[in-house]
Amino acid sequence: MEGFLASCTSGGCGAKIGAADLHDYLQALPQQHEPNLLVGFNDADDAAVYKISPERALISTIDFFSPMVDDPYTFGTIAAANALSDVYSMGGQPLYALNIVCFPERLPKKALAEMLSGGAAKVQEAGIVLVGGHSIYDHEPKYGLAVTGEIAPDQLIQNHTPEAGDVLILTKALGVSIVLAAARADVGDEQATAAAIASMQRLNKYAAAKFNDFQVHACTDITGFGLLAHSLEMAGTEHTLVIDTAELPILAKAAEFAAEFLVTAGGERNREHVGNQVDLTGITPAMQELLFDPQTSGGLLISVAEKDAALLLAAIQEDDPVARIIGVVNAREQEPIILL
Ligand SMILES: Nc1ncnc2c1ncn2[C@@H]1O[C@H](COP(=O)(O)OP(=O)(O)OP(=O)(O)O)[C@@H](O)[C@H]1O
Ligand SMILES: [Mg+2]
Repeated sequence: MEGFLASCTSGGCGAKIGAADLHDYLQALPQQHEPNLLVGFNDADDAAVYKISPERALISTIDFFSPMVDDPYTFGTIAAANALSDVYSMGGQPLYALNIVCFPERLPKKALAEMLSGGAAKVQEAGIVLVGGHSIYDHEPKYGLAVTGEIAPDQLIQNHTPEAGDVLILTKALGVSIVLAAARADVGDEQATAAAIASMQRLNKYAAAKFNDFQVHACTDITGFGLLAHSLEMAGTEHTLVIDTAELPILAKAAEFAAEFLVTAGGERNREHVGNQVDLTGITPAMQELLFDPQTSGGLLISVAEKDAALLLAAIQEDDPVARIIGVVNAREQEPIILL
């Protein structure tokens, strides 16, 4: 059988159209005025939010991509975990999901069945139902979910609403694409690859479930644009994120591989997008690569009130011990992001 991964030119969140290009073509779409649309694509947030009653809003999000691993079942679990993540990052609860399937006619149907089983397992772990989908033949396999969730409008957590004085928590380790690039170049490390896969399969449900008792002001999931570009979105125009690079959770071997320039096209796109918005003086080239590395199904970046930070971190670490406090939020200084 032709390898699942070998049939793909690019996989995972690294294949996302760059943030700058996305912004340009979304600008060209007609402006909409719908009072019930609480979050639309103009907000560049993680999901759309549409109010259906004063107490209830639907969260709607869609994500799919090509494989970044060779095993179809594993790919299915990663694609589904990634698709569900945007609901958790908005503070919501998923309700149901639809499968999005593109599959080459030449590949064995067994691989398709395994991919869908992997996705179904994650949907089940999320505690929701799979209600349908759409399937087409395509040159490269692609898989994902369209997920509908819900939230009370006053509980909504956006990606660009941190408050000065907040503390930043990151719930998963960085370096997923770098570790997988090493594996693909046959210079990888088995344990490191397994840890990267386990991280991508991990639902952000468990970390988000801890938000309830604490003042979480902003949250986003770190995906294709990498930590820096997602942090820029969080900083917006009003805040500066101060990130201590020594505190970042990083996958084993990722820094080593980054130092050997096992970088990805997605990472380079992220570097171009961030450009001179962030001063990288004094940051080692390997750390820079980790900051730009596209994360497939990455962790949550959470901006929480300082008084709650230690307790929230401890609660998240009960299930996700890799989570770390990585910085603080200040009122806007000259730069949107300061790297220590
Ligand atoms: N083709 C498109 N048409 C309209 N809106 C789009 C399109 N592609 C992306 N968007 C919107 O742009 C915003 C940012 O999209 P993006 O996919 O980067 O966010 P995301 O879903 O949080 O990413 P990820 O799933 O990797 O976390 C979202 O509001 C999304 O709905
Ligand atoms: Mg997102």
